[in-house]
Amino acid sequence: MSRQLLDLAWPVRSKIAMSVMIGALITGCYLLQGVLLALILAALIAEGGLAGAVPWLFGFASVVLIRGGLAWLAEMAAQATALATKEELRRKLLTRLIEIGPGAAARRKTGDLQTTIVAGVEALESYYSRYLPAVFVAVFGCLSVLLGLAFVDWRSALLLGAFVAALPIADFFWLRWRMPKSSGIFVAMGEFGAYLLDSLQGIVTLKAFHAIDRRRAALADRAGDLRREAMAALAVTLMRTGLTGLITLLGIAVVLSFNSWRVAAGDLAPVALFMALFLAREAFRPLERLEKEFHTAWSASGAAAPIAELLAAAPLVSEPERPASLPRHTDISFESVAFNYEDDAKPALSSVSFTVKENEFVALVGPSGAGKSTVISLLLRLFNPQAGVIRIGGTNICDLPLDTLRSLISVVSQDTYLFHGTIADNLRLAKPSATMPEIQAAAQAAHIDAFILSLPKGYETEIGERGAHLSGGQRQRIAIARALLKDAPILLLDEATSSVDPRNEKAIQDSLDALARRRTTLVIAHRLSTIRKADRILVMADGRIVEEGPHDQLERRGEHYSRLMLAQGEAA
Ligand SMILES: Nc1ncnc2c1ncn2[C@@H]1O[C@H](COP(=O)(O)OP(=O)(O)OP(=O)(O)O)[C@@H](O)[C@H]1O
Repeated sequence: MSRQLLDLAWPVRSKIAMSVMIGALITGCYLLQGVLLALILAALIAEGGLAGAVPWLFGFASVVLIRGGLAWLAEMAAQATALATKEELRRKLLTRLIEIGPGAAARRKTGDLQTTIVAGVEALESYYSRYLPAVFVAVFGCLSVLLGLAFVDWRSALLLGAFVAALPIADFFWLRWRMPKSSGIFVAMGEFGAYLLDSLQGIVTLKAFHAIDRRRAALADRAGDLRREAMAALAVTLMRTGLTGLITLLGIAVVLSFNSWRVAAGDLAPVALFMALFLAREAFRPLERLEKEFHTAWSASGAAAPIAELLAAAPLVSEPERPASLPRHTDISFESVAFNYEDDAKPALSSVSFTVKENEFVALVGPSGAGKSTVISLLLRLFNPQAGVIRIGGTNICDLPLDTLRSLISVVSQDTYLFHGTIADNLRLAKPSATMPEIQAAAQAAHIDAFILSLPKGYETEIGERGAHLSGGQRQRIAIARALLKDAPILLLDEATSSVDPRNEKAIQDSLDALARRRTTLVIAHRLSTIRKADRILVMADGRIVEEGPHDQLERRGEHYSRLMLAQGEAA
């Protein structure tokens, strides 16, 4: 039993204790049944008729009824533990995922996270609701049956005890010798899940590149790995069931033969023979139940590590110990900021310094990989810079509570996420209290209102996962409306008009310009035509700011910016 698994059980300990208590009562019933059966048989043989056995028969029937009721209670208790475990673990895991933040979560594969939170938690659920109570009941049950038998005949108890003890010992060595690690199956399951999810999300790209067959073959390989891992475990488990059955039968047969011989020799009363026979059967029953739950424990041991690892994961950014108050203005300044995504990777930003004054409109341009998106990620504090300071209104953003920081900023990114739900729900994400006229005003400003109203259900139209039923341009205009609705004083636009059709581009550009006029705005634009009006343009290359100034000035200088313009002209 691993320490991790026990630690995770702590919140549901009272429910597990309840299951153990009910399990112990059930074992007590079986014990009593064994004794009563022996007494019934002894009475029948001694008196040759039913009369003497009647009280025992009534007793036996009552115990069977009580055991039935207890079995129902045990099932209810197991379900209650299972549900409580799932609820508690998933709540903890999701809270943790939110705490570690999007930066750290993005470093993990979505499919792996899904396997941990869905399949991993399912595996632990049965561990706590069934396996753990079964362990306690096995220990308690075996000991009490052996003790009970010792009162009747200590020799039988001793002999039986040897077989009962042999079972877990044999099991332990067999499993150590043969059993594959359960983490193997979880790794294979995670790989398969991640690959499947990746394939589903990228299905359009796969089709476009005729890569479906290659992907299918790779997916089949991963499914094969998963099947092999599962079969290896199943083979060992099935042989183990045979081993357990052999020891159980052998134990009962030896006790029975030994006692029959003693009865024949006149050393033992027949009633003691019957009791030894029935109690021998009962001594193994809790162990058999434990054996049935073995697979649960094995799966859980593989699931516990990734769950514990996720729960222990340190957030990449933390809340300030002494939070600063809301900055009075929204000047942004980067002071010698340096950042690496990975320790050994090439720096994404090296000594970047710039300022954006309140209500200024500044554009960030540069070739792909220059570090533009990283600037935005750092400003949103998805990561902390390794060196330098980022300030808003003179306050280090590390001193601002994360909610405060993010309430100051609206983002329209390249990768707009729209959730399952209605268009109105997606817009309200920015402002849950928004009224319908407010929502409509934002949609009008983003030039998406007319399109929404042309849909049969208007604002109540459902959009699919990742906005699957909308075009790229429509999605982006909804994202712009969402940002307008948030009405934050800082606006970050990452390629805000990249997928808008030319007919609407000018209109959106005008509304963004109007929006930006009242806000501190930082725009990443790949098409330089869209940022000619910017107050200033920062040109980035290789993680540094290499040029800075208004469009005309930079154009005249004939260096980095002009080269970018030239490249765009050539590309067009
Ligand atoms: N999540 C990440 N993990 C590791 N490296 C990353 C990550 N995101 C970006 N990088 C690296 O950091 C550098 C800067 O990337 P960034 O995305 O900021 O560039 P960019 O100028 O926004 O590029 P683009 O215009 O293509 O979006 C690149 O070398 C990139 O490979």
